[in-house]
This record gives sequence, C-alpha cells and structure tokens, in this order.
Amino acid sequence: MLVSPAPHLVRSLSFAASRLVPPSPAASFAVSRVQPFLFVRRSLRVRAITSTAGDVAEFEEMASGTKRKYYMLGGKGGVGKTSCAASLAVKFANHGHPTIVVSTDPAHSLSDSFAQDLSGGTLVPVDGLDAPLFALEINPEKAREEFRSASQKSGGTGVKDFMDSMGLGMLVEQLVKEGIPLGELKLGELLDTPPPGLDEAIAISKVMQFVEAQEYNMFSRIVFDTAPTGHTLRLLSLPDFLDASIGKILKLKQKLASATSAIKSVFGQEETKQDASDKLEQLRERMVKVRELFRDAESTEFVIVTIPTVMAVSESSRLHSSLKKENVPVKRLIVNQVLPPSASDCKFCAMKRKDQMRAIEMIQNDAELMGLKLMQAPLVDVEIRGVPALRFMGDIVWK
Ligand SMILES: Nc1ncnc2c1ncn2[C@@H]1O[C@H](COP(=O)(O)OP(=O)(O)OP(=O)(O)O)[C@@H](O)[C@H]1O
Repeated sequence: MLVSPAPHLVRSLSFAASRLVPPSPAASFAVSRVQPFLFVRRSLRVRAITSTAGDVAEFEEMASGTKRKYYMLGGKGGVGKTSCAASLAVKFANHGHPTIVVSTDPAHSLSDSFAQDLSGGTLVPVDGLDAPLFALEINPEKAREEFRSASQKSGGTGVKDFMDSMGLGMLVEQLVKEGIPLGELKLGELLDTPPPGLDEAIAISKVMQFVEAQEYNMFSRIVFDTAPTGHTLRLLSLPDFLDASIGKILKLKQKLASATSAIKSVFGQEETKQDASDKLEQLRERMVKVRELFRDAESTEFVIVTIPTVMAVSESSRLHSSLKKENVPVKRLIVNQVLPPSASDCKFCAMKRKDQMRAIEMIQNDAELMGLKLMQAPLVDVEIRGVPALRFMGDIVWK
C-alpha cells in the first residue's frame, strides 16, 4: 500500500532532498515544504522503464526561444492534467518565462492545485514564486453573463444577426424559408440554454482578449489546463460547435411554436444593431484566430496526459486520432501515476504494477500513440498541492 512515510523516514530522506534540489533560497523554502514528498525518491527508479523519449531533454526544447508558445494539456478526467499543467507553468516561470496558466475546465481545480483562490475570472498572480506566474480560471457562466448583458445593453441581438456574423446568414434564410422563425429568436434565449460547446467557445474567446491585449505581451508561455476529453474536443472543433448551435436552434423551434407571443423580438435602431453585430463579429474573429492558433505547430502543442490503464490509454488513442483529424499538433504523451517497483512483498503493488506495465506496452504498440514521445511520472503518495509540490512534480515530469 502507498502510505505517507513515517517521521524517521522523512528525516532520513530530507538529507537526500538537499541533494536533489538546487541550494537557492527559494529552493530551500521548497525543500522545507516538500519534505513530506521525499519518499518519492524511491519512485524515481521508475524512470528506468523504457521510454521512447530517449535522452532528449524535452523541457529544454519546450522552454527554448522567447517567442510565445501555447501548451494545452488534456486527457481523460482525473489523470492529472491540472497537476501537469500547473507544474509545467511553475517550471516555465522559474526558467525565466513570464507565464500564464489558464483553466478552461468548467470544473476547475487550478485553485486546489495551487492551494490559492484563483476563481473570479481574472488573472491572479500566483503566490510563492519569485518568477512571474499568473493564473486564470475561466468562468464560462460569468463570461456568458457578460456577453448576454453586452448584447442586451445594445438593444438585444437576434440569432439571425449572430448567424450572419458567423457567415451563416444563408443557412438562416434557408431555415426561415422552411418555416423556422429564427428572425424572432433573441440571442439571449440561446444563451439561456446553451448548446454544448458554446461555453467553451465563449471562454476561449475570453482567453483571446487576454492574449491579444498589449499589457499581456510580456507573457512568453501560456499553459492551458483543459477540460476532460469530450469538452476539449468540442472546444477545438468549432465547426462542430456551430453544428450543435444549429441543432439547438432547431430544437428551440418546438419551444417557439408553443410560445410565439413570448418571443417577439424588438430590435433596436440600426446603429445599436450595428454595435451588437460588431461585438458578434469580434467573437467570430476571435474564434477563427483560436482555430488557427490551435493548429499552428510553430506556436502550439497539445500534450496528452494519461495513466497506465487500458481505459485511459484507449481514450488517449482516440483523443490523438481526433486531434490529428483536427490538425492540432501533438508530440508528447505523459503517462502519469506510474507505480514504482515494489521493494516489499506487497502482492497488490506487484499486480498493479504488472497491470500498468501492460498498459505501457499497449501504448508502445498503439498505432496512434507509438510515435509520441513518452514521458513518465511516478505515482506519489500525497496530493500534489501548492507551489513547492508543483515545483517538485515539475522536476520529475518535465525533464
Ligand atoms: N503523479 C501523481 N501522484 C500522486 N497523485 C497525483 C499524481 N498526479 C495527480 N495526482 C493527484 O490526482 C488527483 C487528480 O489530479 P488532477 O486534478 O491534476 O487531475 P485532472 O486530470 O486535472 O482531473 P479533472 O479531470 O478532474 O480536472 C489530485 O488529487 C492530484 O493531486
């Protein structure tokens, strides 16, 4: 069983720690906070397991250059996306890159990971580092609210305007010809019952505001902690999002039929309509930009995070296949929570590890995954929480 080390073990291992961590003042602070993690030293043997990465210094490559790069970490729920994203961000920042770490997962855990309140939808400086690291938990509900009130302020915006601004005006005309009263439907109503993907699309457009703004030019690394696979794929495939929106509108048709009087739309004057359209046009432009950005291998990389189980590996394989179809650049696969070889006669540990080794073999033989650089991270027996722990995690994952 993996249990926290006994106090005497912590004491003896803390000596080893002083040799594992560079002796800077910040590092000494880290050592003192990280001591409970030091039993992990035995886990480091896990590195001996074959890796397709060979001896390439992966982190050096990721950190090279001052041009801005975006790293998106994604995978199945609970595999350690947040821990990996947060530890990468900490490592970039300590390496000299002013960094932003952004969570696009509606069920955020960045705050928990940094042990600091990062909610609120704005950039928050991360405590406990000398280097500039900022975090942002996108609040889709809040972003949607802002968007709704902006659209209401400018007199209300119709779905037809929205679709026009998306370049789908023709389609709306066609639907109207078929008797669907789209012209009468307000965008606010669509936002009340958002189709899948709308939250993510709006959230990502919000990220773009930060990314485009002059005052954030200094940030050379942006790390995204994405939502579990399904959400993230929706976010990456904006055409799917549009399809889903249209599907949603079709569904609303039934609602509208029974409540026609309630949905009579009163558009403002031409000028106000223009304002609203401009806003929507901005949203559309941002979406297009994000779409391009996600596919630019020069600036963006999607890192798949998995754990050594058949289910997680299968999902990672499907994720990679979908990302390839979307032309999203993927180079690396992190296998997190790998059990170290057991020194004791713990049968459970031996069985579990054997199982994990089979899953790792599966990765090496999987047509979708075999070409990726494999990086392994051991399972440690405490939660990865707070900057010192993330720094420690960063040093064992991102080498
Ligand atoms: N290598 C590891 N060893 C031990 N615990 C780990 C490791 N990696 C992650 N964890 C723990 O697993 C839990 C889930 O991790 P994390 O929140 O990073 O996963 P996630 O993939 O982002 O989850 P979600 O899909 O729910 O957002 C956390 O408690 C974290 O501390």
